[in-house]
Amino acid sequence: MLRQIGVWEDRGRNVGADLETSLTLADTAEEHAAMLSVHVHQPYFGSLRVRVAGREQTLYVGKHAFRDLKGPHSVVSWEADVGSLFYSDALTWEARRGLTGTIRRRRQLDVADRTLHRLTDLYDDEAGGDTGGREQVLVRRLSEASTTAMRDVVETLQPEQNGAMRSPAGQPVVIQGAAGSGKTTIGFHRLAWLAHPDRGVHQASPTNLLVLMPNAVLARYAARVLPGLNLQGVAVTTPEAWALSFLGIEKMEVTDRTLSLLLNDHDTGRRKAAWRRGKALGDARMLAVVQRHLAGKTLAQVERLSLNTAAVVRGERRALVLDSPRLRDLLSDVLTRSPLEGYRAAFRAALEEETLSRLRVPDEEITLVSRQLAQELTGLVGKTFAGMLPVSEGRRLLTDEGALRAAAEGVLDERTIRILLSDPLAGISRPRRSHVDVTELPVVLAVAALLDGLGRREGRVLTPYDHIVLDEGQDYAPLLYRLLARAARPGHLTVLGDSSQGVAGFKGPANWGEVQAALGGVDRVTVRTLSRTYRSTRQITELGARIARTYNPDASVIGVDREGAEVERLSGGSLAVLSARAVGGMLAAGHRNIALVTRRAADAERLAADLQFEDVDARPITTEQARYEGGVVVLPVNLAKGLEFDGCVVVGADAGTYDPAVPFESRLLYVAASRGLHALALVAQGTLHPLLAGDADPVTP
Ligand SMILES: Nc1ncnc2c1ncn2[C@@H]1O[C@H](COP(=O)(O)OP(=O)(O)OP(=O)(O)O)[C@@H](O)[C@H]1O
Repeated sequence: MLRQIGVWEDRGRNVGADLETSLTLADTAEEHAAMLSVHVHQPYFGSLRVRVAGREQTLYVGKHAFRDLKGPHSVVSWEADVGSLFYSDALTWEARRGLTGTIRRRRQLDVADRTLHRLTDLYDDEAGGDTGGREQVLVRRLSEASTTAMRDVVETLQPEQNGAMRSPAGQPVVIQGAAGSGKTTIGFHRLAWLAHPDRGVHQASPTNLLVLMPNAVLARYAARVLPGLNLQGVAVTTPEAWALSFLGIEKMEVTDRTLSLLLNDHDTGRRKAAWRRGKALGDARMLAVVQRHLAGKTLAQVERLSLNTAAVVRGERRALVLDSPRLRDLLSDVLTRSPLEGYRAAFRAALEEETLSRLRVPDEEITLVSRQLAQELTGLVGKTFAGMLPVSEGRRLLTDEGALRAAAEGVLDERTIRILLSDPLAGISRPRRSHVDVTELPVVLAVAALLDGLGRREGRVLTPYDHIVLDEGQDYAPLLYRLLARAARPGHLTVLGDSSQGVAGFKGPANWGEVQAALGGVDRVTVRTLSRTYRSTRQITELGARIARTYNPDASVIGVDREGAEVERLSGGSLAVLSARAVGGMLAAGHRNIALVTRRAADAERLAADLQFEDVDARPITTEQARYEGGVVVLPVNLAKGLEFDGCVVVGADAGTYDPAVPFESRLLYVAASRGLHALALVAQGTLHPLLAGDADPVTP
């Protein structure tokens, strides 16, 4: 590798026919050198002894492929098809020309600073097969301290994760897994896999990838894994930020008034009504409702329009009239096709095609005549779609009973229509500045998608994303799924989620079946389940499973059996004093990144202030703008989602804070209690939550 880098860096060798070619050659060579030099310290992490057609050879697997043109050494990259053999449990594969290859040995090589430190056989034909080595390597890795960035797991990817990551490209996939099963990690690795040339027509370009995560703190934390996976320029953001930026309404405030009502209003009737309305707004059928609404409106507008124009063709002036029935036919055709580029662009194209054909324009004059007609056609399209802006049009549909009934007839049942027309949130205040609610955002986005298409906008050009990853998919509306499917290349959507962690049931799907239906049916969408969890010690995983079982009886969580400290339970005293004691214990045990997780942002602010009097310096993270930089932090559970820490202290771990009668609260408690890698403490002012009481002091719920 060093020799190759030397060759690339030698400007004298990279000489072309002229100066410009020489400079380009030298620059490209330098880029190659820079890319490879990162891997010199650890050129590979695994080896495979394989046998094909009676010949044995050893393949080295690394983070970057390398081929020595002058010698026998080569490294295959982990994302390559051959790389998969290192991770899977398969013992044979189909090699070239219909030959069958056999795996003789898989070996993990711990290489650092150009030195081989350890070698562990994972599988060895001669030693009886499976050696149990994969588990040892994994447990060693999991026992390491946490970092302030999501890490890649290229070296220790497990067989089932490898399978999920390599789900056929171009086919939507849902990866279901409990907290800590590596879903988010796998989602990012899947992007690296998609960017590899072995993916052929499905190969993705990193700058054409989009990852949507539930909050900005997590998005920044996770995005730090990208350089290590050799992915530059991937957009990682939240669905709300992405939608606002796409719609060009970044200045608008995003509210979640349904959540405010659910958290603060104890009236069961209103809670139910708010929940149902949230669900109805995100129903996948709303796409058809929006479609019909826009169709009705544009067809009515075109009724009053006609085109009366003329153009010079072959030196003579030719007149043309398109009356409103003809315009109506052209528009109807566009509306029926529902093209991905949007009604507006498609209608414009249809008008142009029609006029050019009616004027009998020869090919060589098309550009010239199009230019003559441009202004008039644009004007006509403008009038057809006059006054249709996504936010206002979406709201009009939802508030004008006549419009909604006309559009929803035959699509939605009467009950759903009534739910949509109700206003259970009337008592929840609205901000003074212009705003849009998360529950209405999918409908607004649907208007935009149908009118003007959805995807990655670069200047005035709209292209589909090469692939979209949606993290925490259990919290997003089926309608959003429909829209994301339109924003990416066909089938290029990966959904990561955990049905046990849904904290926004009023937005999310009831189950993955609903997502499959929204994306085209069970046959088109694979659901893969990751059965093991990796993040936490046995003690922490067991506690999490106990909480999850209360609202999801099918939740079975098998953790990697990694022994850790007992869960610490501290109750009956001041929260700050008890929390300080828990943090002190964790610091003394050598942990560095510790989170105190509270129920609400205000609790976090207060606790951080109180902890100062207990000699603890804990940084509050209470808004999405905050950055997580490690150390001791205090944060509310909604911002802790997806993050992980060496030690986690659940502050306010009692029934008063997380109401056991409300499944939503138990889900939040699960999220809070599943953030620690090595240590977990539960702190309550009074008695601990019934689900969290230790076995020694059982409390009857
Ligand atoms: N194969 C693996 N080897 C080593 N570590 C792994 C592996 N798989 C997962 N992990 C580790 O497990 C932890 C959890 O991973 P990740 O955050 O991706 O899980 P998740 O399923 O998205 O969790 P959550 O639902 O809580 O967001 C991380 O520390 C990750 O590095």
